[in-house]
Amino acid sequence: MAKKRIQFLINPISGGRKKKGFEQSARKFLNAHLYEAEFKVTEHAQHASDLARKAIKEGVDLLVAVGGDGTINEIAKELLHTAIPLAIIPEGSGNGLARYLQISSDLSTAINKINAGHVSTIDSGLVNGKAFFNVAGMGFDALISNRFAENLTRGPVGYLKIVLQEISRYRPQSYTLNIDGKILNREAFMISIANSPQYGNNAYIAPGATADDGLLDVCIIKQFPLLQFPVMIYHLFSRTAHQSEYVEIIKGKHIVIERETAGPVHLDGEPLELDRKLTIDVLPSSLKVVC
Ligand SMILES: Nc1ncnc2c1ncn2[C@@H]1O[C@H](COP(=O)(O)OP(=O)(O)OP(=O)(O)O)[C@@H](O)[C@H]1O
Repeated sequence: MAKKRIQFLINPISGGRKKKGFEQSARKFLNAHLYEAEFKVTEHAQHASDLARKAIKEGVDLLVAVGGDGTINEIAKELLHTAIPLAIIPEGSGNGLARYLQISSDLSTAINKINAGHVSTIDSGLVNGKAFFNVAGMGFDALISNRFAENLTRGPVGYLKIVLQEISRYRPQSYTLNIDGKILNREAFMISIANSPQYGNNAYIAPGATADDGLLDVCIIKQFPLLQFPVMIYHLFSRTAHQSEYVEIIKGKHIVIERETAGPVHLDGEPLELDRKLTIDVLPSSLKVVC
């Protein structure tokens, strides 16, 4: 049987680890009878997308994201609606999608999953035509992603530091949401759109979300008193966000959100600026993943 062509795309900054020696370690565990492997290191943001497009053109059979949700996003958006699966070696700060898919952060265990080669199909989402696979968001959520992207300290400590710096001065915004025809007007601290349940680090914003149900979970977080912040954190980590009086979660397929102004949004933790009006759609069964 011909060997499958597998390419590892390694993000050298994700999770704050350089990953020197990654190729050597991965080759130790990868089944060389099954796979002919190539390893590429990304040199800048969006480079993983460029490399993925090139590999697809050259007939790769499997692409591996070695990084976090941002790296996965860059590669997976190129794989949408193709028959080529994405595999993940969780090397990010939060690893939200990998955790949901139960991909171990132990390298030999994660590579053994690739050797086993079991493929599932998951949904993805589009915000104004741009893909996300884990969680997208606006409001406080997007502001924090913006600040986190500029930050040198990756990981939960760096994240928490920024949250604490910004939370007391943030003011909620007005939103009009149309979720599959149901209109809601809300003042919100933030709105997250979840394809899978957690941001990463086991912080569950949408405990009931599943990435293969053809639905997105719209999570509206209302302004809460600052004293309630520890309780909100408790809800996130105990998978009980839906039980908070400040959280409303509604499932939908086609969502239109009108904000006060154009501004920041994040897709899988990666910040960008989008229009005031956001049109969000689910793309059911659009990505194949090894898990
Ligand atoms: N060589 C590089 N130099 C600088 N940035 C890079 C490079 N290669 C990739 N990137 C960028 O690194 C960013 C962070 O990647 P990623 O999201 O995978 O890691 P993370 O934020 O640590 O993890 P997670 O998203 O799981 O919390 C992405 O925006 C990606 O575009």
